[in-house]
Amino acid sequence: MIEVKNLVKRYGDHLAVDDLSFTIEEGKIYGFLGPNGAGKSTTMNMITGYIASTSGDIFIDGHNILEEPEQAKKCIGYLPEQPPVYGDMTVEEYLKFVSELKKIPKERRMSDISEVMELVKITDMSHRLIKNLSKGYRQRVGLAQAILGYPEVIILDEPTVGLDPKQIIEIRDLIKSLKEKHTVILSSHILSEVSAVCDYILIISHGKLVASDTPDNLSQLALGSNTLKITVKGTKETVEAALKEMENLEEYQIKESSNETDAVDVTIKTVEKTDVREDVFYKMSEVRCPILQMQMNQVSLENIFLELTEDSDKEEEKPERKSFFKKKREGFLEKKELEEEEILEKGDDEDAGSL
Ligand SMILES: Nc1ncnc2c1ncn2[C@@H]1O[C@H](COP(=O)(O)OP(=O)(O)OP(=O)(O)O)[C@@H](O)[C@H]1O
Repeated sequence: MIEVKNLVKRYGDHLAVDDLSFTIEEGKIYGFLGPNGAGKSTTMNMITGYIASTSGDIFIDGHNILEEPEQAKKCIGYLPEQPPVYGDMTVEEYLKFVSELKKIPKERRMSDISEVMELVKITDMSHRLIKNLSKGYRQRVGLAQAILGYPEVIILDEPTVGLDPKQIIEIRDLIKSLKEKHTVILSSHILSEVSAVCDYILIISHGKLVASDTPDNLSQLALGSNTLKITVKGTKETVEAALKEMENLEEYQIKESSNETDAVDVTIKTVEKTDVREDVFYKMSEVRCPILQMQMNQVSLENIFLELTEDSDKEEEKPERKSFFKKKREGFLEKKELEEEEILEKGDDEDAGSL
């Protein structure tokens, strides 16, 4: 549906978007996640044709946004960070104005407007001046103008910024309901927002794509660095012998317990994507060493996001402290490079074949 290839945007000396490539498939909700200044709005503005790229290509349903802007833009409804609404118009007047701009056939305009107002639940406000609406309702009007004409792709830049918790839930539900008929891309710097509504997450930092996967797979990534802490009644030797017989333990440390007598504190690092709590329970019971305490330190999606988007300067300062996720990120980028090389090679082979 959307293909972004090697997209670059420079503002003078500042590189805001740095060689971004990704594909958006039909009928899913994509979350564009990154801290402030990561380049989300700049990318969205390029996809929607608001600003030109420095280099790279964007294809919307096969149409290049710069070469065939009209056909490409027809497929997109856009809600920028600041909703483009006019305070002195009523909701209905404004939506009529937008429907004219979008060249919706005259005979369909009023029925489309009524439908969209119904969808975003602003029918009761249709004769109110936009300037007298609350921020939440104004956002709904912005959403209505993006949906009007039923474009295939709807792009929403920080759609819930500045809304209260109730309005946030309502707008999120609305976004989820759009998936039935549209492909949705939304940008946010709030991880919980993106993981609550999106099927796929693209994380960007300093204008670069640092990870892209389903929320579940990103959470699985977090599982990789789980550590389990247990306090067990028994001797170091017995516990160690029992742990040696177990699978899926990457490493463990055993020391005399600081809180309990005749007991040891054990820190276990597990193999990626495994949860060994039950196995540990049964093993310790087998060797008659009762577990007095067990605690799993699970790394959250939040941690992954923070690590992946952390200032890259700091990373260079302390290369020896390169974390699990940074290694994962490098793995992800290497894999992407390999895939790109394979595609290029395949292309070369096909070209050679056609000669
Ligand atoms: N018109 C502009 N001229 C110069 N620099 C710009 C311009 N627009 C954006 N930038 C810079 O480009 C970088 C990316 O900005 P962008 O607005 O795309 O980030 P963002 O991820 O959307 O952040 P936010 O969530 O704060 O809007 C930032 O460093 C910003 O200061």
